[in-house]
Amino acid sequence: MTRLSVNINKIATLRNSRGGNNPDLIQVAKDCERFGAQGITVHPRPDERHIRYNDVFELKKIVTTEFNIEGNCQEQKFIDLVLANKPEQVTLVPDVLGQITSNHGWDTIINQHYLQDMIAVFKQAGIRVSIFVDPIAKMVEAAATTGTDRIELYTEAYAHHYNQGRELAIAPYIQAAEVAQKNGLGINAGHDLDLQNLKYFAENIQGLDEVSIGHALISDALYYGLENTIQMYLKQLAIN
Ligand SMILES: CC(=O)[C@@H](O)[C@H](O)COP(=O)(O)O
Ligand SMILES: NCC(=O)COP(=O)(O)O
Repeated sequence: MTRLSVNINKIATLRNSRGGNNPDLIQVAKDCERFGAQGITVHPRPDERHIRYNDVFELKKIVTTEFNIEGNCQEQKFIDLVLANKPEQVTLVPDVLGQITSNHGWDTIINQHYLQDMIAVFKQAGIRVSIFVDPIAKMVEAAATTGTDRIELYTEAYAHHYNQGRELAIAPYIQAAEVAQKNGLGINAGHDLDLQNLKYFAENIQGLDEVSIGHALISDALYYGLENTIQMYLKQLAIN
């Protein structure tokens, strides 16, 4: 069964826009779990545009499902934050400063030794590690040499091309997932997944452990309400 981890970055975006504590990020995280979310994901960025580093410490106290912290391990502050909070999972994303959002996976060939060292640090702390990768077979193959527990397939290209032809859009992801399974890697996925494209993705990717969804889910909640929206996303995943 594929788990749904709700990314609450955009709740923090709304909260920060007025400088107060409305919406209350901690209460929203509790409610997401009460509504059925099987994980909470956050992506603290160096400019703290949405999730603040202090939010992570407060969330750690209340998340009862799985806590997934995403971010760039090339920032020492991120490494320290993760080790201090020991989430169930850390997802390493190769962002560069100033990106509007995450837009590429690791080059696991060039960064093999760096990733081996970084992943060892988090695994030593008892934290499951996932690394963000593009759906490229050789990158997934090389990911297996880094010691990572899982990969997270970057699904923006799938989402972008879904409406032009979903069979073509998903093909590289099916191949990447097959390589991951062959190499004993767990499979996560995320970025731009939504109510229209999620079901097809989940029913075609064998061994999909988790999807982390934020932007579209929070946007949908403006129309359908948060509880109803989480239930709608869970229904899309109920196929396997
Ligand atoms: C890694 C990834 O694709 C997303 O999880 C990312 O966290 C989205 O970040 P923003 O919410 O800042 O766009
Ligand atoms: N890892 C993907 C994630 O957490 C949320 O991405 P998005 O749904 O906000 O695009």
